[in-house]
Amino acid sequence: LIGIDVAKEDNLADWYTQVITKGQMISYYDVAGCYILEPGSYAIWENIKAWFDAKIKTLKVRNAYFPIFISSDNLEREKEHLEGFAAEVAWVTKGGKSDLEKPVAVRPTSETAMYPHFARKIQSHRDLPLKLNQWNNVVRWEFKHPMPFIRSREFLWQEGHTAHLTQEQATEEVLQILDWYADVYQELLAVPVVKGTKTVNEKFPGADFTTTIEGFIPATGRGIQAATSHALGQHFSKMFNITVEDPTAKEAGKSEHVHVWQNSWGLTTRSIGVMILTHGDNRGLVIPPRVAEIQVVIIPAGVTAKTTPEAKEDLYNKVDKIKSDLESVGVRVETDLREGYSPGFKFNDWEMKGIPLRIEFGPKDAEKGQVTTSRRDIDDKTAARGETKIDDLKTAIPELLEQIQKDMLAKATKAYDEHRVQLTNWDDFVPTLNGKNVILVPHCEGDKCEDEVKAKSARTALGDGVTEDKQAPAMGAKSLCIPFDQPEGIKEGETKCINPDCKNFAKKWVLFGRSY
Ligand SMILES: O=C1CCCN[C@@H]1CCCn1cnc2ccccc2c1=O
Repeated sequence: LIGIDVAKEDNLADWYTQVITKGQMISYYDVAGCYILEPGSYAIWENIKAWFDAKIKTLKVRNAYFPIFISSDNLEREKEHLEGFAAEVAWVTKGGKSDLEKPVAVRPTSETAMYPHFARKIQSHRDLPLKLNQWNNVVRWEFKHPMPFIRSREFLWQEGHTAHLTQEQATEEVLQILDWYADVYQELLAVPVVKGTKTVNEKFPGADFTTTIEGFIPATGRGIQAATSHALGQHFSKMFNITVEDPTAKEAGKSEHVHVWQNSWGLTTRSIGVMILTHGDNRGLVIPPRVAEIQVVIIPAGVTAKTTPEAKEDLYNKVDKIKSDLESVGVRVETDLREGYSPGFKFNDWEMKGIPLRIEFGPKDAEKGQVTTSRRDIDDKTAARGETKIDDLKTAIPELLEQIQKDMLAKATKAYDEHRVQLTNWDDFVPTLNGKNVILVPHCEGDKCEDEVKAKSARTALGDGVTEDKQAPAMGAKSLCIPFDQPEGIKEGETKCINPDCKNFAKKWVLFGRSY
């Protein structure tokens, strides 16, 4: 196992492949678009899952499990819902040698598996609210270039599906879930996100409105959808006829049936890929302490052929004591006592795996009653190092891990803020986009206008006078979201839409960017 031998800034694709394989997150598999999640990445998914599952349980969401197969009758219940997605549906057409009478779909998402059941389960308003979640896998037979964690034909996620008596209850939940999604990224993965609403073009056709958190990959300057929380309104309850007696109508002498108000919300293993792309460097993975399977690795130093067995024994005993001290305050620790490997080799090995903090401990440290620490998140080797008194370990190391977590989020937030550029002049749009930025502009919110912005910002024709290699073709800018956090400056009926060919006035600041 040698180190990473391609620089992130030189070739992101090759860098990413080396970082996730040599960091033992992913192994490749012989079905295109499918990958093995090694224990290193599955442990991160488990930490995300533990945190988010505890949160939704405070809302009394219960986990359930629905079949992976969906009948074509159910899947195709509503053409509008399926439009645009049909090409991604994987079908089972044979059992052994015999053809299936009616092919069944492999779930790409579970609305159409769950909602016929909801219709049976929900008869009275007393059955509301119904709140189910699944931690499962879904299959989408994508044809776009696959990328481990970011775009694969099978991925893990959670999908929450709830039904409420009133629109207010539903809306409150949609926003609470989105806040928790933002917390998963910012508090656990140290990845900044922008909260917002999807435009008409980008929202889920089966939803009243889609709320989203949008991430950013500085290395490519592209936005990335990080999670979504949909207010489905009554679309699906009308499609699947999920109604209840309206309890308030009784008093008014009317006994009317109301369609329930539904939400669906999802976060996927793409979150792990965003974390890797955000924090990884030219030595490999950098894992935020809050989700790291191993937070600290202790590596004995100064053991040479001249070290007497007693001295080695004494050193290893002290290392074990340091380990148990840290474990006693909840730190996840490993020791690397492997014989026959130099400390330098071990440092490189654990750096590739992105362990947030290394503790070196040799006879000199033992004499001084201290350990030497080395933070993984700081590139400069000298700045990364520190000393901690052995007596202070139980407080100093947890504090240091928290500091690393905070600093990782601050660094990534600075990069996102510097590359999220607010513009009002169209002439700056494409150059800024080509400068690896996402762009916040006044926009009319028209879907046709949005399509025009995308077309105008695609780089197909070679820019004038620029050599071919610099002007690789690039997709146009899509709208990423209408940020909840709206800057000042748009005057209703006065501020023009950014698109010079659009006659309409701007309604909101809309975030645009090339995206995954
Ligand atoms: O995002 C979420 C969050 C979790 C629950 N589902 C919603 C909406 C999924 C939208 N979607 C996305 N890809 C699809 C692919 C094939 C068929 C249907 C679909 C489809 O409905």
